[in-house]
Amino acid sequence: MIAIIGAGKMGEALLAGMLAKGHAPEGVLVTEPRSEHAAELRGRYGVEVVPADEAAKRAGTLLLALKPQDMVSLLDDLAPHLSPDRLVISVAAGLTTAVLEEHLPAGTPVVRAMPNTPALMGQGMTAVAGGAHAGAGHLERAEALLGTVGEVIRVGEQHMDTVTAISGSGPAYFYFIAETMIEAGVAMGMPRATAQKLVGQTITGAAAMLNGSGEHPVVLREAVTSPGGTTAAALRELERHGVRAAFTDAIEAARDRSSALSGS
Ligand SMILES: NC(=O)C1=CN([C@@H]2O[C@H](COP(=O)(O)OP(=O)(O)OC[C@H]3O[C@@H](n4cnc5c(N)ncnc54)[C@H](O)[C@@H]3O)[C@@H](O)[C@H]2O)C=CC1
Ligand SMILES: O=C(O)[C@@H]1CCC=N1
Repeated sequence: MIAIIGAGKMGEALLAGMLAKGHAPEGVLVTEPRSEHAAELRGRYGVEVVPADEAAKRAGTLLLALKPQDMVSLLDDLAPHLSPDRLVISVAAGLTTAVLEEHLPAGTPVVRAMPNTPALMGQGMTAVAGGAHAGAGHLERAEALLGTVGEVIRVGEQHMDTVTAISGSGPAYFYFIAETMIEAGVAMGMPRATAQKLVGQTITGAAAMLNGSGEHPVVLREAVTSPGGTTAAALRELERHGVRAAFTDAIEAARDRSSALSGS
């Protein structure tokens, strides 16, 4: 039995993605304190919504998807109901396995995972890192679970704040670019639906080229950039406005915020 504790944006994306990939709703418990949302989850997915202590008693794997700031008090509540035969997977940004372990019974296997919301469409990207008591079998269980909703890679825990800044937050950067491109099209008189279609499929196509061709993005970009053409004119403006530096600073800010959350 798997328990998803906290079915907000990320927890619900994982829940929906898992069920869409064939997980039986009878094998999933959900804990969600917002009662209206809990009722929606029951109706939408047919899962049982139970209090956290009941989820802790009944589930072999607990997937914690609360805000980092709420996590420690939840762990302190759950700890009396847990034992080291359970696997705890946390998707919270910033919280290290060492911090989580401090609030769990001694010896509890903990896997820190960083998924992203495209898990909802089975297109997630998750990185996992094991804590002090997580053996190969625990990591494999976490990978199998999160692998139902997309790709999974294993990283050293020292990279998790960077993962968070790149692929955890990453979808938001692409939505930001998409929104900007759509608005540019609309400003030039294009119907919004047309602009959205052009942008959405262009992102899908560019991602397919990046993942399928094995080429470095610079090579792919050069192939689009005809001498004296439109792309060169656009890229010159992006460089003039410091977009490359802005992205680098943005990703560093996200990484730093992730590492600061550990102390909050
Ligand atoms: N939103 C995203 O794209 C991603 C989020 N995360 C992580 O997922 C976690 C949740 O983030 P979001 O889903 O964005 O936030 P959210 O605010 O949408 O979800 C948090 C959920 O936890 C519930 N909750 C609060 N206290 C609780 C308790 N004591 N017991 C059980 N549930 C409780 C809330 O009612 C809410 O539904 C965070 O730790 C975040 O770092 C990780 C990867 C990506
Ligand atoms: O914004 C956040 O803090 C979370 C973690 C990664 C994506 N969303």
